[in-house]
Amino acid sequence: MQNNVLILDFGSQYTQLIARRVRELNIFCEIKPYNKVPKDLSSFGAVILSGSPFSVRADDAPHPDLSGIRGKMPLLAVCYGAQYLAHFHGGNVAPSNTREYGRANLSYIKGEEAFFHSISEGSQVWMSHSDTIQKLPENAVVLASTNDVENAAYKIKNENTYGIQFHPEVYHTTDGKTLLENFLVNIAGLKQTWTPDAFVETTVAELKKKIGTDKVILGLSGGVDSTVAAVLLHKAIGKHLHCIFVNNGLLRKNEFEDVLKQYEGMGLNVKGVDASARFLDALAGESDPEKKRKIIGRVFVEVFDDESHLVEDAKWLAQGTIYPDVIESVSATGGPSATIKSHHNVGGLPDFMKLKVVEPLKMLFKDEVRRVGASMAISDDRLGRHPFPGPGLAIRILGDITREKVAILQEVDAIFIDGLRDWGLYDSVWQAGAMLLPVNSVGVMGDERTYEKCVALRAVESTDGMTADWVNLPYEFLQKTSNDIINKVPGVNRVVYDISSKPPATIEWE
Ligand SMILES: Nc1ncnc2c1ncn2[C@@H]1O[C@H](COP(=O)(O)OP(=O)(O)OP(=O)(O)O)[C@@H](O)[C@H]1O
Ligand SMILES: O=c1[nH]c(=O)c2[nH+]cn([C@@H]3O[C@H](COP(=O)(O)O)[C@@H](O)[C@H]3O)c2[nH]1
Ligand SMILES: NC(=O)CC[C@H](N)C(=O)O
Ligand SMILES: [Mg+2]
Repeated sequence: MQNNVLILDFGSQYTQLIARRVRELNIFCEIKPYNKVPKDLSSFGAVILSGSPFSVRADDAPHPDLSGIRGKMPLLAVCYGAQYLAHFHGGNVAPSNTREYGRANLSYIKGEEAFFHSISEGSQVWMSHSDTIQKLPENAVVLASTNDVENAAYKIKNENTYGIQFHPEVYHTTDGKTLLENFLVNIAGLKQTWTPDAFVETTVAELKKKIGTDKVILGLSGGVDSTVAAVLLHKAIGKHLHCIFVNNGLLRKNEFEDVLKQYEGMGLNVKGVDASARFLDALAGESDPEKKRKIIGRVFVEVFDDESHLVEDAKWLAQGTIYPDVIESVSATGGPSATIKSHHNVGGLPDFMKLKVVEPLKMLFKDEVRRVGASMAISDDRLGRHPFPGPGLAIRILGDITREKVAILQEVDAIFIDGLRDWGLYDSVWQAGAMLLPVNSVGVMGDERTYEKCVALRAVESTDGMTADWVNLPYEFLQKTSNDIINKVPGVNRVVYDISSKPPATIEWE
């Protein structure tokens, strides 16, 4: 297949956005770090170079060998990429007199260029750079300028190599998508065939071939990713798929029963395993967030292992891993990035588990998972569900976990989430939940002194959970919810609302 685009990452904060824009054009693409260019490029029909926090003039900046790519296949170099091609091929890159961030308009476009087809002078573009290309590389012609940036776009003569100083991938570059389409479709000749339907068709065929008549165990959580993964696998191998939904004792109120019931109509082979005592006993007395996460991860693996022994010929463990979990990005500091939280399902399987791993969604972003789900007729209700973390309420109860604390938080969470639904707010929030804080405070109820727990409500908007902002929920809603919680949940006498963005705070409190 030549219909794939290679995006080389130089560490720009927008690299994932480039990938999303390309995929919105129904063209598949993959991100690779600049220092891991695949040896075999035969599946790629075009290459895009990303921007970078580095200056090309710095000694420690990324300087990869592009001789196997440049001039041999269509190449689009964005920002740092464009500067990189200029710097090493007879051009000149220097610090600009004024730093150029934000809005600019194209003041000149060279006529009759396929690259700027149906884009007119005046079109708004977004800049984010402090270096500028003073002199173009050899054999280059300028294709576009802005008032401040003469060399805003260029082409190398007799090559399908293009450089642009602005960012076509960001929303504020009005014709950015048209520009990418011009490059990928009109110039590189790629086909726009990568649709959710096509993804389902090819993935099901691949899964059939890979798995054959083996049996597969899949951890099903009621969440979007594992549900879509299950339906895909079910299409491929039918009854050979064994789904396990684990009650880890840390689910929401009635979630174990409700989710099992919801799956009944879907034709999947789902087994509910109540391992709550096993998880809660293993967690007893532990209050360190990372240790809690590790314990939960370990017990999940043990439960899956036990279950796999009950299924004859089980050879595979399926997981709902998605693309953001596996993208290797270039870190601006060069070092390994810090571990903020250990996700319960990342890090591979222990040696004692003999199962091979199959991850049918590992090349998709979350919104693409939802679209694939919709193309398989999974209901909007399921696909619109807020994400819920595998370690569940354990990472929303600060400090040690007891059954009593879980029961309190389940009640609080149910009032909050049901309230969001009743008020028609659920779908405008990306994720919401309640945290049980390890503090008691003084209150007065019916003339009596109370000394009880405090809960924090959190509701965020986001696209992928990587960054998030708190939602401005109506005061009337917060007022009613707070009242309901304090009146209906014994042991809680205070409710606060979390108004922190991510970063610096994270979505979950642990
Ligand atoms: N209670 C559970 N029982 C079985 N497997 C689980 C459970 N909770 C999580 N998992 C597994 O861990 C994976 C990761 O969980 P994660 O919450 O990221 O995804 P999800 O639950 O499928 O989707 P969502 O992000 O929408 O909640 C799931 O895809 C699933 O395979
Ligand atoms: O399946 C999961 N296993 C985990 O261990 C885990 N930790 C956080 N999350 C979810 O990831 C998103 C980002 O969370 P944070 O801002 O708290 O890191 C949010 O959507 C969190 O709910 C997890 N999901
Ligand atoms: N966004 C970018 O790629 C910036 C490139 C380079 N760091 C500059 O400031 O000019
Ligand atoms: Mg989940």
